[in-house]
Amino acid sequence: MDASALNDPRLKALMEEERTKALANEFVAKLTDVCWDKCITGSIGSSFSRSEASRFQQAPPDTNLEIDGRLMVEYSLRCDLVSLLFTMENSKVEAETDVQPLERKPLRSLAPMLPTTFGYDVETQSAYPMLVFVMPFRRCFSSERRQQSSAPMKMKQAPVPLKATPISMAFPVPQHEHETSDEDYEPFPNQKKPTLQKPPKRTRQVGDCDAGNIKRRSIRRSLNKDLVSCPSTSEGPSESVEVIMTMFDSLRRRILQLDEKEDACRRADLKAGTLMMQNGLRINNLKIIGPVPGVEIGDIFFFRIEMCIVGLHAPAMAGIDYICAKNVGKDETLAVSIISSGGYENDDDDTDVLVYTGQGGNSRHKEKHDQKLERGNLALMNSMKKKNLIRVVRSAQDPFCNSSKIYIYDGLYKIEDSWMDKAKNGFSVFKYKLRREPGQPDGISVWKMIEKWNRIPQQEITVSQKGAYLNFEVFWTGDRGWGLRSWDPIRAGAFICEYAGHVMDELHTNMDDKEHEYAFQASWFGYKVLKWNLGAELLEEVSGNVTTESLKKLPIVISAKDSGNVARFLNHSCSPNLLWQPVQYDHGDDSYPHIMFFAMKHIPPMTELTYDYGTRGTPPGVKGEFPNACKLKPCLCGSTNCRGSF
Ligand SMILES: C[S@@+](CC[C@H](N)C(=O)[O-])C[C@H]1O[C@@H](n2cnc3c(N)ncnc32)[C@H](O)[C@@H]1O
Repeated sequence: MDASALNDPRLKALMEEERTKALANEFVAKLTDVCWDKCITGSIGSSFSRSEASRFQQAPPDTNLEIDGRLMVEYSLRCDLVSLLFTMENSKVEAETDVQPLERKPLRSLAPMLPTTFGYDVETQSAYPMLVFVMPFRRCFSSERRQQSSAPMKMKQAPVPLKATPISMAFPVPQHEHETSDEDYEPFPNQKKPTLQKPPKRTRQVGDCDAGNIKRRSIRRSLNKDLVSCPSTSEGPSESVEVIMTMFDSLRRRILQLDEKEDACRRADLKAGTLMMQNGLRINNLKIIGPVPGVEIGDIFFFRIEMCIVGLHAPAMAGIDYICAKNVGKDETLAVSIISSGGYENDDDDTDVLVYTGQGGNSRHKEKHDQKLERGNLALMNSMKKKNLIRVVRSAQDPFCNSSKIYIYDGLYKIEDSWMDKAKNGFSVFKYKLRREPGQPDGISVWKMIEKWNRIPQQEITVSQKGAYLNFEVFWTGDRGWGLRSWDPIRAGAFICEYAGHVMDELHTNMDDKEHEYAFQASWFGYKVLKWNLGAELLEEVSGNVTTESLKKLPIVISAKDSGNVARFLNHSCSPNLLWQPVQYDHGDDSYPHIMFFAMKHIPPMTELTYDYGTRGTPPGVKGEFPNACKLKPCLCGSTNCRGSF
């Protein structure tokens, strides 16, 4: 480049602007790092504008900052330890046009500041975060990526939790291989299947793990039939889906824990699903054309068997679900749903159109051949002629595990064309072009957006036992102020975050309104939490459930008014997707548990994260006045079973 070009005022201005933005982003990332977990403020793609950036750049430490007079950040710097105290007015920071996304970094989360008598030093908490003995869901990287990472995974050895459910057991890295087509999907991997070629006998290698070579036992489990019942239709379709999915997940988690303990063979999802199917614990089991009651567009499933249980897609293996003519006394076989499992999918950006390949011919276990106009293929052809609606489930890569998929219900489609095509292996296959029925929400575009965002190279997240692994966003909800959501899909049971703040005694009665607004009160669990933990009892184990009586022993109040983490932005909902659990670690005093949030159900990306605040009055079953009961507030959660106040 010509050296004189460097003096060009336009280039200078541009460089200055870039420098300002970079500095601002670095500064905000630093604050975010320490104080807001992996929290990204604003809406997608937004960051801080140039004018905001220069204010950040110029502001000296120990000062108050205002962004457009609405967002106020108060901070102080002590050596390299940054502590942030912030208040946010409930108004929107509007996204501006000249924006640039914030850099993402692996971040720590904050813990509650417990009274120092319990040995917790508030001053040091940022520098040496204490360990939570609840293992969050681990990101699972391909071996290739693991090798690329120069830094070894550092996982500190943690003592066994005293009270906490060992959540780590709930999310092992899935054992099954990458699903390439529906017919390759193996719901029962232990079942012997004919193979074309016997794989060569593998000789033992140095470094082979002994555990991997042990043939695991298959343990038969049974359900306590007195305790289980299918949700009744009076509960409403969404409630029924929630109840049955909660039952599945509580069983799956419990079976997984038992299998780990007893070194039994895995696939707890299939074991839980099979147990439920055998006991008639499934809903919407009559095949219907059109929507399935209680299943919404955008709902996600981490296990295919879940779609059988809720009646969205009955076959555990096949990609096409259809009503067989001979079973219903009609003259035609008709399709009801398809699962597009990635390998078959069109790759363009038009989310309204799907090109789907028919079934058959490509099984791993049989000789390959041309597809035939029978079963699912015939059903799709008939549905096209009749212009019938077909439910479409699409799959996406699980961002936390390279070898797993997530299934997203994407609404109703119609087939508008079909033809024969040649597959890569040279055999003929059926192709169907489906188009989304107009007037429905699009369940998949948010995934496309997130997929692109996930392609941005990220630093591998050495997940500390306490660190946040989700990409949180604080966003403006409108009528309920700021709220919290995640850019990542969340699996039921996953650890979300801890409620950080100042721990107060229950007898601390001088809370002002602002303090109440950001106070977590462990007053009651709600019956949903009891159901969430029901797995042990369902499996004929001794009851170990929490009762409302034990709540009296939880006098904990955590105030996040002056300092806290992302949990302070969790709004209330009468139909929440999170629940909290008291988890004990570090000081051995039952009365001061840490409050951890877990996902109560699978949560699609960009869905607001909420929990049930309770009535904030006297919890059910507890007699007398509750010291910190505050005035009820009108609830704007908008759920169908909203109680009206919280
Ligand atoms: C812990 S804060 C949650 C974050 C808060 N929205 C904000 O902007 O900082 C609790 C406050 O949020 C508001 N809020 C939360 N859930 C609500 C709901 N379902 N309906 C109405 N307001 C709600 C109430 O003002 C409540 O006191």
